[in-house]
Amino acid sequence: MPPTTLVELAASLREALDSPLVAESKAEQEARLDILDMIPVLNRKLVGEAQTIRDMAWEWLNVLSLKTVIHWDIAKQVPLDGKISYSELSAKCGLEASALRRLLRHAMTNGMFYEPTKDHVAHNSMSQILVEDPKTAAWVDLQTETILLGGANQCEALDRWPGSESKRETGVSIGFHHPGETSLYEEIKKKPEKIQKFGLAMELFSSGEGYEVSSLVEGYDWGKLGGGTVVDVGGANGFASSAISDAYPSLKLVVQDIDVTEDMKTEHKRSNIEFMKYDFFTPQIVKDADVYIYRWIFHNWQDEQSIQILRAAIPALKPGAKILINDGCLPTPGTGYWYEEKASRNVDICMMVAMNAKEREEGDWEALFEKADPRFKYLGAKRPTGSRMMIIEAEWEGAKET
Ligand SMILES: C[S@@+](CC[C@H](N)C(=O)[O-])C[C@H]1O[C@@H](n2cnc3c(N)ncnc32)[C@H](O)[C@@H]1O
Repeated sequence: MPPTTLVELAASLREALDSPLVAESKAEQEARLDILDMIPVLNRKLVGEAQTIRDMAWEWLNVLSLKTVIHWDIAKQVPLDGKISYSELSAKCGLEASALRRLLRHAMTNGMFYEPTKDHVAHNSMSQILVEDPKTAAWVDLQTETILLGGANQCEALDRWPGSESKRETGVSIGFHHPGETSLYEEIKKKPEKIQKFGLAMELFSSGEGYEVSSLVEGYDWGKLGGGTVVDVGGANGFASSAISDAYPSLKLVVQDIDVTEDMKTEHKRSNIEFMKYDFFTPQIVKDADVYIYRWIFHNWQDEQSIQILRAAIPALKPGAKILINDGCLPTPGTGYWYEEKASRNVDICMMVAMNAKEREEGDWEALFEKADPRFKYLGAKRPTGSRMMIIEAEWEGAKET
C-alpha cells in the first residue's frame, strides 16, 4: 500500500533515504528526474506557498555561507582525517572566530561540514569535495566571488541599459565599480589565478550532467565523413575534438581558439589534431573542411555578434559543408522535467548577468542562420537523450567563394 498519511510518508521516505538511490537504467534515470520534480512541490505543500516565497527570498543566505567557505579557503584548513576547533581554524584562515562559527553552522544546515564535538568542525563527504575536486571549488569561486557581484547589480544594469547587447553594460561591470566599462573576461584576465579557476570551472560546466561531450560524439554521424576534416571553432583545449578523434581516429581535426597556449596543446594532444590561433570574428582560415563545430560558442554572444561569427565562416565553405552548433536550448516553459528546465534557465540568466548573452530556443537557431545568410540551409536540431544541449545543423548551399 502506498503511504497516504504524513506519518506513513515520512516513514517510507526515511527508509528510502537509507538506500543509495543510484540511477543506472533508463527507467531509474527517469524515476530520478521524476522524484527531483516532486521535491519542490512536496516542499510547497509542506511549508505552504506564502512561507515558500519567504524562504526563496532568503536563498542568498545559502550562497553567503558557501561563499564564506571559498573566500577564506576554509575547506583546505580543516583536516581530512580529524577535527579542528573554531579558534584554531580562525587563526589559520583569518576569519574572526565568532563569525566563522556562525557562518559554518549555517553551511552545516546545507549538509556541508559537521560538529563531531562541541565547537569543533570536521569534514563530511560534501565539504570534502571542495578539497578534492578543484573544478567544483573553482565553480563556486567563479559564481560566488565574481558573477554574484553582477547578480546583486543586475536590476540596476537593466534600468541603466535596457536591451543592451554590450558585454560591458552588465551587472558585473557595476559590481566591479566600472559601470559600462569592463566585461567579465576583462576582470578575470586581471588576475592569473582567476583565469586558471575560470578554465577549471568551464571544464566542469562543459562536462557536467546533461553537458557531457559524449552526446556530441554519439549524437552525430561522424563515421560518414571518413577521413574528412572537422574544425572545432573556439575549441579551447580540444577536449571535444579529442573525444571525437578517439571514436573516429581517421578524421582530421583542427582546434581553433583565440588563446592557444602550450598547456592547452598538450592536454588533449593527438596525431590527427592540429591546434591553431584564430579569431572567429575574422574570415575562417581553414578552407574546405567538411564540418565546422561551434560548441558552447553562441550562448556567449547576442544575435548581432553571432551572425558575424557565422558570416566569418562563409569564405571558407565549400558547397555541402556543414555548420554544427552544439549549444544549450531552452525548452518551452513547463514541458520537460522541472530539474532540467531549471538548469537551462539558470544558465540563461547567468549568461545575461555575466555578459548580456543568452540561451536560445529551438526556433531561434533557424532564424539565426536565415539572418546570417539565406544560403545556409537549416537541417534541424535534435537533443540527444539525456543531454541539455542540442545539436543544430545547417548546410552551405552557396557556391564556393574565391
Ligand atoms: C564557452 S567556451 C567553449 C569552449 C569549448 N568549445 C567547449 O565546448 O567547452 C568559449 C571559447 O571561445 C573562445 N573564444 C572567445 N572569443 C573568441 C574569438 N574571438 N575567437 C576564437 N575563440 C574565441 C574562448 O577562448 C573559449 O575557449
